[in-house]
Amino acid sequence: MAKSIDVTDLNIYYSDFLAVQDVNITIPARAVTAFIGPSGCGKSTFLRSLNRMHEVIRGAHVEGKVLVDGEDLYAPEMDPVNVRRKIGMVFQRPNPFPTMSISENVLAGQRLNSKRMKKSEADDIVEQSLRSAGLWAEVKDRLDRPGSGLSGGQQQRLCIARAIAVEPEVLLMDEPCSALDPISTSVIEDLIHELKTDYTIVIVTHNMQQAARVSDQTAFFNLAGVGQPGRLVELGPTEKMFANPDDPATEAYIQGRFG
Ligand SMILES: Nc1ncnc2c1ncn2[C@@H]1O[C@H](COP(=O)(O)OP(=O)(O)OP(=O)(O)O)[C@@H](O)[C@H]1O
Repeated sequence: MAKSIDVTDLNIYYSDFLAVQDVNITIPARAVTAFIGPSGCGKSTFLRSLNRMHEVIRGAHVEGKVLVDGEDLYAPEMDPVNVRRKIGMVFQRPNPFPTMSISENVLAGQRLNSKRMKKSEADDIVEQSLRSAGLWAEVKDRLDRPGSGLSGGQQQRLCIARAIAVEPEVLLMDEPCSALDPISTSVIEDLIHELKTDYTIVIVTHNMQQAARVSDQTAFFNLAGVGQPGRLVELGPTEKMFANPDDPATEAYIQGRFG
């Protein structure tokens, strides 16, 4: 189910503004890859190019190749809606649909795909997804209550359950803990650790300790200068990136000397 991603010579634009330049990276399956770097260097932009969310913005486009297990995401015959189903995303702020119940939230992706299913099948998906997201025990007696009634950390796990209910191949997470308290953050980090046995996970984080704790490889992005596009400076095993990076800018950023 989990798939690897190969990015070649990727340039990412907002109209004619080149936001991210010349990214080459391989993201392995069943591992966590962290994107770190100072504000504005294009981490979120690059993340959104990995499931064709970027082009939702008017004028936004990419050049280059993104292959998922060898399949070109930007090939003309690719349906972007289908791409986004296979490559799920969890955002910074938990965003359950406020008028939907907990179980309806989990099933929202299936309903969007207008998939018809029996009640028993739907119940199984709800239970399985909530179990995988580590939320089942806390919500099993109130599945019909609104998702918005949960705590922030529970809402984020509900969003993770919603993302995995459609059995994606990749899970993209854009600062998934930045709105959460330390305990909820630690629960989500444990969950990321468990999910990587089944999924390819990419996480954008400003939290260096978090990158060090959850990821197997780390990619450091930076701007060459003001008004310049973001670039991938260095990619390596997380332990090496934190202990002994090759690039002085990586070391300076990790040590908190800028950004
Ligand atoms: N919708 C948009 N339209 C035009 N430019 C944008 C848009 N979103 C982002 N940008 C620009 O693209 C560049 C990269 O932004 P992006 O948000 O990807 O960086 P980031 O590294 O994720 O930053 P942060 O860590 O602050 O979230 C920045 O110069 C930003 O101003």
